Amino acid sequence: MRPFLGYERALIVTAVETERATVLAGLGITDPHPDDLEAGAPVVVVAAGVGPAAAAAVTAQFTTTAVHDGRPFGVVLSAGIAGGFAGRVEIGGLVVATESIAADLGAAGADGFESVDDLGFGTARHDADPALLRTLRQALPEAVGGPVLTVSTVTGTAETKEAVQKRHPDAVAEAMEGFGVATATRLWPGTAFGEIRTVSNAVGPRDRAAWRIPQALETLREAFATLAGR
Ligand SMILES: O=C(O)c1cccc(C(=O)CC[C@H]2O[C@@H](n3cnc4c(=O)[nH]cnc43)[C@H](O)[C@@H]2O)c1
Repeated sequence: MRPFLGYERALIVTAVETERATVLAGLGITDPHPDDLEAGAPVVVVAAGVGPAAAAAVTAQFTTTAVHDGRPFGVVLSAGIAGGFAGRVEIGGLVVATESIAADLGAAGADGFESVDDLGFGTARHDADPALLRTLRQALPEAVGGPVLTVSTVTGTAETKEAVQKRHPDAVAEAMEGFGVATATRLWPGTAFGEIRTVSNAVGPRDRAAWRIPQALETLREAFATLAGR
């Protein structure tokens, strides 16, 4: 395989195995091995589990192993399905994150929600690497660009959606892993981080019958096929 997006080595972190298999299919990798990481494969795709903690733990494990093996990743991507904010992105649409924001990392009280930035305890935001972002936007012109939220609890009512959108009016989508992947990637300065999402449902009141997971997975497969130049 040629360098992926111009990087000699890439790590792609999904939440679940279905997303991993979809990304691999898009990339045209038909025979991934369990030891791809140790073997120094140019592109490693891992299903880390759902949520920012699992995403951060596995990303830290993989990036650290790669550095210690002398074959660091040049780029780490968080990829998978997401909820889209209506009016910003369609169901089945593609999103490239300009930043990944931990939307529920902070403190809630009588005066409302304060992020860790407000509290002075660090940051709840990680920008996508600017050069990587340019490459992704150029390769995927159909993608909607904007902040992607990372939540530990899926936003499931009209009220919570309104509250989240009030705090993050520019957000285009929400998922559960991007900020965790970004946090771990930042352990290794010089490694580019980005997040790519495809929309399976609208953020808001829970309606499982309205999920379009196959459609979102097909968009994910197509996006990675394009990125691999296939
Ligand atoms: O039970 C529900 O109502 C519900 C609604 C949306 C998603 C879920 C999941 O358990 C999927 C979590 C999984 O997929 C990503 N994802 C997809 N849609 C969303 C969303 O609207 N908000 C947050 N995460 C979403 C997420 O990254 C996880 O990997 C359940």
